Amino acid sequence: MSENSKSQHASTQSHAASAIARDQQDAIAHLRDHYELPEDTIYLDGNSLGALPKAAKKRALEVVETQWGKDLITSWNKHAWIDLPMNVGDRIAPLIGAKQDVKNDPASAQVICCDSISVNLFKLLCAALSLNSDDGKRTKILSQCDNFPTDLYTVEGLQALIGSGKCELVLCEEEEIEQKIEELGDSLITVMLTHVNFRSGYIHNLPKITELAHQHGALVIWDLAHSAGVLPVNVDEHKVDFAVGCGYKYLNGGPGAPAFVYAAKRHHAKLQQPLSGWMGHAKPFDFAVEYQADSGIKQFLSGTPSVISMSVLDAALSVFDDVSIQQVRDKSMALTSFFQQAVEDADDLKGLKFASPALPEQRGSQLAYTHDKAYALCQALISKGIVADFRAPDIIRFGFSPTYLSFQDIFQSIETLKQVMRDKTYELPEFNRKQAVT
Ligand SMILES: Cc1ncc(COP(=O)(O)O)c(C=O)c1O
Ligand SMILES: Nc1c(O)cccc1C(=O)C[C@H](N)C(=O)O
Repeated sequence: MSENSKSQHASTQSHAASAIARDQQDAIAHLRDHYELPEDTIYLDGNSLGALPKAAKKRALEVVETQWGKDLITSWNKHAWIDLPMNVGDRIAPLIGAKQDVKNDPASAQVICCDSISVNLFKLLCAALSLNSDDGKRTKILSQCDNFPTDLYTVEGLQALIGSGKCELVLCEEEEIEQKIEELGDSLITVMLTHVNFRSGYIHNLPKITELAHQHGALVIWDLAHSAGVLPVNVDEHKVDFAVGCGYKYLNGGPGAPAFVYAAKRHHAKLQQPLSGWMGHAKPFDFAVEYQADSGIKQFLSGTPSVISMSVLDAALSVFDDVSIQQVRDKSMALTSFFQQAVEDADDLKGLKFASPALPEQRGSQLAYTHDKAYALCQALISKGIVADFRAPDIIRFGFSPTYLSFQDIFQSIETLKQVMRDKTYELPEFNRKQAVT
């Protein structure tokens, strides 16, 4: 064995031992038992679609077979379907640091579960506009160039309705946001940002940006798609105005699970959202001809909630019942660091270029690497049971869901990755045929 092979072997042995030791010390390792995970698969894509909690599967069966199948329409009351948006919002609230107590004080609610992020962002943008255009003096919405596209499309849609003169979209690099807020000052209606970048995992300084925006009289809208359920956000503490987040990523609500909206209580009395529908009415079952918005967070509802999906999300959230979000964050940072170090130490992985912030504190629960065959590499890995994802043009992205991944999973993934890179499995034609969803 050459000196180099010996040192690589020693490094692998050391990572293997470290993975075992870390799993033994992992304070939230037991959460994995909440999930039904496929055998022979290591799932590094929970940042796109979370895995299946056992409680979610059980609830899906119960909702369909018993609640819908047997109790039919009586379930709106009998199984509290009508309260799902508020009750699910109430379970999400502590995960993002929103104080409320729906049971004892419904008016305290600031988080509600409904629709998709895209739809909710549209409502929030209009609400921000209605609150803060300052009689037409404020016209700008600031966002990052590398935002998730739907967030930017939402502004485009609004511009098509009311004219871009009333809501001009200004984009800048993530590192330039603070400077740009200073520059745009009192022309800003709102700063609308995704907290954790969907590709690189870059985390914006939410407390600082929120405070700075407020100093200039602007509101903030945070997209917490890649934050909720995996890192503390503390929306109340930092005086965030509005936020949206995703039910199907780290909250594990299943494909197409409904999203959520946070609107700080202090704004409820004055705001207006445009998708007025009967569920957002102050008294929906009066069936009045004229719309009168609910005075609280319920005004963000439009139509009937997707009961099956929302019930599944409700049950999925039980995973977080006995764990603090800080414990989840601590493990998340340890997982990304372990993966990053193992890649750095492996000669076989020199072809991967690191494309995320260097320090775990500066990034979310994912790591991005560039490779000119990133798509095929990702497909080759999937064929060997390691599920990551590809983001155009050349990124392979690994997501680390702390509630179901172990350090030994990470070690195993790295070993498979080394093998695929060594053997150039990604050159095979079957891994180079693009699919519709990547
Ligand atoms: C940051 C971000 N925002 C929004 C979305 C889309 O949300 P929705 O499909 O709920 O509209 C995604 C991913 O799908 C995302 O990553
Ligand atoms: N929502 C998705 C879907 O319906 C199909 C495929 C992927 C997704 C995603 O969630 C993408 C995701 N937001 C991302 O960060 O890339």
